[in-house]
Amino acid sequence: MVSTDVMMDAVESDRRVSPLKNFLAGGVGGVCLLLAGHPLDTIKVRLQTQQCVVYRGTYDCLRKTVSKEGIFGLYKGMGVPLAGVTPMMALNFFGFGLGKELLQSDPTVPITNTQIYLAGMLAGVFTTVIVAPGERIKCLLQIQTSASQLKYTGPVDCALKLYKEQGIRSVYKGTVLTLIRDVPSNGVYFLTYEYLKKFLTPEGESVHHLSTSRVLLAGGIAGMLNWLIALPADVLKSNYQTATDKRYRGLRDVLKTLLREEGAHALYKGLSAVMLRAFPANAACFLGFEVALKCLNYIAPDW
Ligand SMILES: CC(=O)O[C@H](CC(=O)[O-])C[N+](C)(C)C
Repeated sequence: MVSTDVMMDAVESDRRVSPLKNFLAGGVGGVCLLLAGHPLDTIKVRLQTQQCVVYRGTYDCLRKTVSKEGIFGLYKGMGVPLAGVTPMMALNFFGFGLGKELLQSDPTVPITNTQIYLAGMLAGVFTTVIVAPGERIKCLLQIQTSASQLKYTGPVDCALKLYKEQGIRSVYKGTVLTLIRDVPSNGVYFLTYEYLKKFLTPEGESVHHLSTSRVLLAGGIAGMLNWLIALPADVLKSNYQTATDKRYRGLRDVLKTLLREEGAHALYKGLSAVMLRAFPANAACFLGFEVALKCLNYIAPDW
């Protein structure tokens, strides 16, 4: 079992983490997040965007996808996140670190929960530049269920077709909904993680020496709370980004149409798939981040 305690105490302190280390360790966290979470993300998007009842729930969608398309059906659309999630999470942890620096003028005074929340929100703004087009392409690829419906052969083909057909606006379709989804939830994400880390640290011990299982627990719960806040906007975003241009007259129309056609519970479509994915994916992400940070501190303590 990997332990986050394995590196020397000497490299641990409360001094600020350099932006470069946050960026690199965040990238490692992103890779871990993707490997642990993508199969359930595919199920989530399929459940959220089905126009008639094809899948009765998470397990039904998993079973049908694997029997029709094989295990790789669950990894459809992974090209974009693979290229996008590493810089996205790198930017996320970088933005969070930067936000903390900007808000906490005196590093010797403990950072407040409000400052942590605002720093997390700032990181959510940073990541939208990458997340909005990435999600547009990923969702379009994920809803292609059979070879006969294949409009796009892969992420690059999809990006090029969107750009050729309607320009950069089409590639960035859904940016406002991505901001609505990610800015407040990202604040909750980091606030929960930091709060739980402190809460789970035994008295008299340092938060930097938290056991692997506690880092996993804090990260997993942070991921679940993040999604509890983000899911309604995520449902609207996935529907908007995968719809033909004529289906909705604007963002408000996405909400009105969804409420009219499917009722309020549609805003929490795919909840069990989301929660099933959120815990392991984000537990893996934060553990990857913490281990990478310790390695970087060990290799280059003075950076
Ligand atoms: C909404 C979202 O994408 O959440 C990210 C983690 C995940 O489960 O994919 C985390 N966050 C955007 C908060 C960095």
